[in-house]
Amino acid sequence: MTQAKKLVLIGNGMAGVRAIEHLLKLTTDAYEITIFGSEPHPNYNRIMLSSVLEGGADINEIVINDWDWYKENNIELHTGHTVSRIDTDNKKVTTHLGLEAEYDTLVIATGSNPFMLPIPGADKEGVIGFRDIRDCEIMIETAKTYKKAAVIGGGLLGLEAARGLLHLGMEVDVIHRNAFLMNRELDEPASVMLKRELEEQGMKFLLSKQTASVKGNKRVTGLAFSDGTEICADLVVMAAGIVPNVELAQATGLEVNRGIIVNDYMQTSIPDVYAVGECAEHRGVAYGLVAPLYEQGAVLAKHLAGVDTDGYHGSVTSTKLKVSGVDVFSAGSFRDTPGTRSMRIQDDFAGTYKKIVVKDGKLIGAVLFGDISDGAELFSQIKKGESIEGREKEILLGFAPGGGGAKKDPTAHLAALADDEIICGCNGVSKGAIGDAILNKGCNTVGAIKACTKAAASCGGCKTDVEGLLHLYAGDAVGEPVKEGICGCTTHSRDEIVSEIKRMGLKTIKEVMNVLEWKNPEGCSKCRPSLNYYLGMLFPEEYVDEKESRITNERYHANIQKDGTYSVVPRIYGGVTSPAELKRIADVAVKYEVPLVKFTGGQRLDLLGVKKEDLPSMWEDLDMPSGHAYGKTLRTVKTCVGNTFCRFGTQDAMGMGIKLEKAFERMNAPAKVKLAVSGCPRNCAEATIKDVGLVAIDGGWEIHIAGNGGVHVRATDLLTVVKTEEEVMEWSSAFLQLYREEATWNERTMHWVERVGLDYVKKALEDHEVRLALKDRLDKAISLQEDPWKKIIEDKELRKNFEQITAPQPVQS
Ligand SMILES: Cc1cc2nc3c(=O)[nH]c(=O)nc-3n(C[C@H](O)[C@H](O)[C@H](O)COP(=O)(O)OP(=O)(O)OC[C@H]3O[C@@H](n4cnc5c(N)ncnc54)[C@H](O)[C@@H]3O)c2cc1C
Ligand SMILES: NC(=O)c1ccc[n+]([C@@H]2O[C@H](COP(=O)([O-])OP(=O)(O)OC[C@H]3O[C@@H](n4cnc5c(N)ncnc54)[C@H](O)[C@@H]3O)[C@@H](O)[C@H]2O)c1
Ligand code: SF4
Ligand code: FES
Repeated sequence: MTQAKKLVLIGNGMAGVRAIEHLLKLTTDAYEITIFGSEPHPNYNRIMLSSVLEGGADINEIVINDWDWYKENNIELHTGHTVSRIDTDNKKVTTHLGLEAEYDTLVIATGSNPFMLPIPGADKEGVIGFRDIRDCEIMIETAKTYKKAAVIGGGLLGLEAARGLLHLGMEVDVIHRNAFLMNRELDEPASVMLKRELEEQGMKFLLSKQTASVKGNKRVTGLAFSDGTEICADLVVMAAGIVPNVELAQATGLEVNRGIIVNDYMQTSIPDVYAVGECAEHRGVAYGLVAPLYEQGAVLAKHLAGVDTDGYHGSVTSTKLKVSGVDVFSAGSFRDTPGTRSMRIQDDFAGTYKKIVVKDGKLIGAVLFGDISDGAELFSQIKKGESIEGREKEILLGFAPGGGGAKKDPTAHLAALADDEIICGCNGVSKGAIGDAILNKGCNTVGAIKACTKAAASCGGCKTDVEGLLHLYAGDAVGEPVKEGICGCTTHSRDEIVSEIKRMGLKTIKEVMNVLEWKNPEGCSKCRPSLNYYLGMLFPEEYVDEKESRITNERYHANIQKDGTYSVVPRIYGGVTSPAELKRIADVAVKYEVPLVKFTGGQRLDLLGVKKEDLPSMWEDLDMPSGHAYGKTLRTVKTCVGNTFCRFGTQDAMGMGIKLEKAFERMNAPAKVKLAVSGCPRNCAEATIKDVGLVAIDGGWEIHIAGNGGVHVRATDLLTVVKTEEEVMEWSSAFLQLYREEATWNERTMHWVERVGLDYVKKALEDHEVRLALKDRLDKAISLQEDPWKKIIEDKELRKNFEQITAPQPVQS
């Protein structure tokens, strides 16, 4: 038996560890592997940092290989160790903490560093890059106390950082040197459309601006530009490009240009030393996207395992901006240069744009905005490099949204792809591999395909195509329903989980996770609160709410604000109060030195800036029920004065609103629920943008449902028209209980109704007996709920604990 060779990997990041994963698939005993990583974390998905910032993922969810993976594969991992010296004569590496390791084979995968502009003041506190978990944490922390952020660089990274900071509640200026955003990936029309879209999301842009210096004393207070103008900023994120991390290689004497120079087998200029990832330069190119780096990793693994390989020949790349609500795709060479011809369609009404670029009869580049569903096919065509002569128009129009030959079957283009076509660029997963997972390995959800092949597990850009393949293979051939796991911890859908809980009578979160074989036994911030909700909804009498599985605001029964203080909103039924109640609120505000008292959009009084330790005493002094302004519960019932005072009013809007609010207060729901009651069709209470909105008419009430006044405004659908207040209570209760029982956790009524269809809801509620049964179940569930403020005031232990808690561990809502 030959002895295993010692392989040392420097850099515990995406490219290096991916190469090791490949290697382990080819051979498990050829190497003894040691990995050094500067960061204190196991291997994680850097791409997903943008989603973490935008609130779409939790830090724990982005780990690719957890601590156990290293153990299971006999890999010695040293996190928090930066290799500071490579001795190629004695084949040994040394870390900054003095740890040494010998190697037979060395792989350098040190990635890149953010390019920090070398301008005066760039070293001030509050000036950061956006590269790792630490940067992400700093942004999240900063947003709690500071308001204004500036992002330098309007490329992919800058825009994703800016979107994340907006999500964290900061005002964001993006400073871009060029006149057009994403100038490296987009042409001018697409860039203009992108800017318009992002401005609507709240981003501000300063284009064609050169930053001259960072202002402030110890901490940044602003930026000064070369044209003499200035802006204020409490946080500056530099996203002006990256620089391959080659210092160590340079000091070792390796041949280095922009990156560490490697050949087609990722070999550097010194024997037995390899480089892979962003730190490597192959044929003059140092890549900054994972797809090519994973291709490099696969070649390196084969070479190290002694498996035949053609080597790495370079990559054509494609990119997709990961900003929710904005679809942008770009691939290949999209600029008009001598020798190229291009075609484009722009539809300003639909907000879509498509450009294709052709050279020597071949498709060499494409840009898509607004509808990127053709991205995979265009990219595949670019990579194939076949002639498209005579088919240019077909390619431009054939898949264009609403274009001449509009796509008829969304899976047709996938069916036409060869098996070795790559569907998931990030993870190098081919159509054939996904087909195999669906047809031969029983994967019938996107979640299962993700777990089995890694397709769609990184940027998510290929998810539509993965879903398409699922329809293509499973939809027709196997006939399995297309469902997705509720989070990365499970492949079970919401409906499967709920029906298994019912069928097997599972009574705790732990039980559900064990029985349904959760991959992560602790669960995550998505599944824990949702299981807590489902169990509470199904077994209102027996289930004991798991406080630790609730989102932060629900654990503290107050809304945590960006500066770490809380807001207190007492319940004011129907928005109708009295001088005595107002006086009490005012006295409490004075006693606890509340810095701001504000009327909310739902006609409530919000006491803002309250210290956590003051909360229980304030609630006690207020002696009013919680307004539940923080939870996935009934929030408010907004009312107009109705016929009590208004000459147009036909019904008692205030009385009806108060009745509804008293009936539904403390109602837990999949998401927050807002109601409104207007006394006549003039609709002063804006009832038609609420989850349930009542509009009085002559002799009765219109009951409207599934409206929303938030980011995505949606007018309600008319559910029914009734005559009496009793009927209003019956229909509203039945609708809300149906929603409670059938919606997915975190799904607002508008999304639920859009998903299941208005006709379904109407049909489900048409029977009087069914409505009464639903109403009974809702009344029962609500009757078991106590007022949370009262409970804490009355329970000494709870109160003590509450006051002792120092640092909440937030679970994202
Ligand atoms: C926020 C963000 C979003 C992104 N989104 C996308 C996207 O959507 N699509 C896409 O294709 N790409 C995206 N990228 C780029 C992608 O993440 C990188 O291309 C990829 O991570 C590079 O992998 P790597 O292994 O070369 O480097 P890294 O993942 O950076 O890994 C290098 C590791 O080596 C460690 N290290 C460095 N020097 C040493 C040393 N001397 N000793 C020990 N350890 C060391 C570093 O700390 C780091 O952990 C994104 C990048 C960021 C920052
Ligand atoms: N969705 C994705 O695929 C994605 C997301 C994030 C990051 N990334 C990758 O991460 C890497 C880093 O991203 P990036 O956006 O920083 O790099 P980049 O080089 O793609 O873009 C940097 C941008 O900053 C601008 N810029 C440069 N100097 C400037 C200055 N002084 N003032 C203002 N603007 C300036 C440039 O014009 C350029 O458009 C890239 O390789 C990128 O591809 C990819
Ligand atoms: S909705 Fe009608 S009843 Fe209510 S305040 Fe407006 S006009 Fe008056
Ligand atoms: S292309 Fe990024 S996850 Fe598939």
